[in-house]
Amino acid sequence: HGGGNEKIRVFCRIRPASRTESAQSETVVVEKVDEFSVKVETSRGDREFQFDRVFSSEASQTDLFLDMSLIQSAIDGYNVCIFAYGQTGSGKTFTMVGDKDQKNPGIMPRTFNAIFDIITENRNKFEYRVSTYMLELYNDRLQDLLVTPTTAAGSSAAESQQFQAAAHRVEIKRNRKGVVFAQGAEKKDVSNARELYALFKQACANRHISATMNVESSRSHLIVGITVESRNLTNGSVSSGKVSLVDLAGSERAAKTGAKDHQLKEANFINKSLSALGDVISALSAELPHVPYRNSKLTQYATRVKNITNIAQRNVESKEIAHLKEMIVKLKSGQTLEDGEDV
Ligand SMILES: Nc1ncnc2c1ncn2[C@@H]1O[C@H](COP(=O)(O)OP(=O)(O)OP(=O)(O)O)[C@@H](O)[C@H]1O
Repeated sequence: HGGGNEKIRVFCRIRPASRTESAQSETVVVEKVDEFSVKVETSRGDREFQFDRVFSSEASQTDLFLDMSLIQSAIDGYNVCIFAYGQTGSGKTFTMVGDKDQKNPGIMPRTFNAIFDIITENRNKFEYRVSTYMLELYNDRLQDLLVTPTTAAGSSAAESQQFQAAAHRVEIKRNRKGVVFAQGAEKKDVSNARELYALFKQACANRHISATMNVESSRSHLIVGITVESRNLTNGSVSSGKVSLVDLAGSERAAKTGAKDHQLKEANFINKSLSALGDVISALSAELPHVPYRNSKLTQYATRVKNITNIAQRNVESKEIAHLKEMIVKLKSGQTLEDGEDV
């Protein structure tokens, strides 16, 4: 994001063992060493990884969000993106969205509240306009989640969905300032956190979910964009910032899922886009002159020209990104990951 010193921060969250895992007496192979490192038991011995911050399995959703002081930056006119990456079942949706009954809301609903809390605090000094769009990237196609598919009489659900997808074509474009935006996406103005959450619920109901491997598993990338425009009431200056919240699809390998046909196609698209994301991060870290962000819609969405320059200048190099890339390359080539390598 544009504010602060660091352009990319990587946090690691360890999720608690599930009831099934505990019942089967599976051992936990990952351990938080300190605030910045984790130790993973692998067949080749212990390996340590460094992060900008490590959260143990006891960390609450509140602990996690407190460390994300990024929302103020978006309101101050910066572009902020928070995304969760990890294998299926590693806790991405729990972290980004929260649990089903929202007893433990995640980063997305907390962000909705935080935006409007900050706005309320500053309403004597600024006038704000908040708008949102919500998309899913499924099999390399962008679907507008704020457009509810309705089944026309005499046509199958799939046919009418195709028809509507054509009518609401969303394309990734870049404006003159190098800011990426989703052209054609339905953008809705919202005036409070409740309205934003209601739209989010509607968007979630429109998502693709495949039931094979893991009922909870989301087979598509979910992208929530929130734009905050503000006008300073004293001097009239206007600024615009954006928060993008992304819940990526799981990075499991196709072989393990026992997936067939369309599920295999899904897995390939998911791995392809995640692998493109890995390539982009790796090119940024290595300061390569060419950053291949055009290789997938996901990375086209996630990258801004300005950020590329900033990041290259800062020579961001981190072990965990190299590791992420290594894992993605392995997944892509169909190799089996060793125990503990999924982190
Ligand atoms: N920190 C946590 N505390 C308690 N439960 C958690 C935590 N993280 C994950 N879980 C639980 O673990 C299960 C899997 O998590 P989740 O669905 O978030 O994984 P995911 O990475 O989004 O998977 P997928 O890629 O398949 O969508 C869920 O039942 C979730 O509620």
